[in-house]
Amino acid sequence: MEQFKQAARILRTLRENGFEAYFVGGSVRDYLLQRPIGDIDIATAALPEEVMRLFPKHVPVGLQHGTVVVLQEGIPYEVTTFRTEAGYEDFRRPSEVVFVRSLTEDLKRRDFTMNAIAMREDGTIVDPFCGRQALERRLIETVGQADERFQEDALRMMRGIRFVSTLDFTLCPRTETAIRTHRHLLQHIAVERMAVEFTKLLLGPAVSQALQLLVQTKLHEHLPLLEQKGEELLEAAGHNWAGIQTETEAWALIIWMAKADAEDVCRQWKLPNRRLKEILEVLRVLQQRLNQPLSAYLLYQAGEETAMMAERLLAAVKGTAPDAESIRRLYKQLPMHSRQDMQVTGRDILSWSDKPAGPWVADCLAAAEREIVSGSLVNEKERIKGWLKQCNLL
Ligand SMILES: Nc1ccn([C@@H]2O[C@H](COP(=O)(O)OP(=O)(O)OP(=O)(O)O)[C@@H](O)[C@H]2O)c(=O)n1
Ligand SMILES: [Mg+2]
Repeated sequence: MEQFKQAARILRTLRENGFEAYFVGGSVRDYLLQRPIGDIDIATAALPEEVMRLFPKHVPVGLQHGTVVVLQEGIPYEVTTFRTEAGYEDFRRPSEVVFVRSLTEDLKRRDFTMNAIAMREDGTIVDPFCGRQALERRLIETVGQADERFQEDALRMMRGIRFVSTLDFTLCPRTETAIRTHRHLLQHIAVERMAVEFTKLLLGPAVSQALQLLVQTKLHEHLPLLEQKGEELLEAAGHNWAGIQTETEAWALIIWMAKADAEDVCRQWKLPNRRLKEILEVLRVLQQRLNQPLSAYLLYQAGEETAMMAERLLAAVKGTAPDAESIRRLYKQLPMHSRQDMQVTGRDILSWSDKPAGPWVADCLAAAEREIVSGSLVNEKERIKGWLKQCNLL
């Protein structure tokens, strides 16, 4: 409630100036579920110009949609004028919004009843679509006709299944049927928006149910590179995802299970390059770990964090318990953690030999590095020199 108290000042200012204003959306839902709340969204009868006039510290981020970001003590709040959406085009978010002065009109065009609850600053609730009842029953049901809601914004179908995963709720049968019927509309949705929902889905506590639902509703037929992976997704649903912690692990696991190409997946889903790099790295370590125990050298190369991620993936794939503690211990005990820790440089090696500079220097460094990390060579200048000589590498 502490977060709402801060934001309540915005509601009060609006109300004192004659405009209705409420907390709405995910923060109210999560508050009622006693879950940690994310961003606080505010809906008001005030028009964007009126909001901007009342709050000098603002950012006009989405004026065409009626949204003004109001900054208060450095925290941004999205303040959106009550609106209903007219002129839907291409089953995406509307190109045109119509501002209305009634809260109910606004709530009526929201996706699910649990997301269509409004709260005043004193904690009283306005809930014309019985969202609280849905929360009690742990049910995801659309506001009004599911067909209309999904035609307005087809991403809502993904959101529905994402909430199954993150909240461990059930889709009400009408909503599930409507997803099956309208699944093809997903093709109109920008892949970036789908990726946001899919990532949240993969990281939710009920990811197995959600993956099964994706296949049952055939919504997976419209997910890039997973269109024909129903069997694999169902198999993935059978694994234990409980240990999976990061976005990289989640994507790596689904790519692994779908026997898909990581680069293709990241390109088609427009995931950032940084993510692809991490996925490739963690899959490489996983591949090795499937056949061999974690060696000091593999741990050194991978780094602690990647090795940890691979360990959790291995646990999910094999159904074993991840052993974070021994990895942490092994990592601490490594004789060195990076090239910088090595007691010789390329310059040293050159000075010990008559040979001209060339790729052989890097080979020497790499060979000594592997030997040190594996514990068979002490990381001291003279020892390293002796070892290189002994191996005829100088
Ligand atoms: N396609 C969408 C997206 C959002 N909303 C409405 O806008 C609110 C805020 O949207 P958003 O922040 O994207 O989702 P949340 O429901 O808040 O979920 P999260 O907790 O993940 O932010 C939702 O609760 C819902 O009322 C909607 O009706 N249709
Ligand atoms: Mg939100």
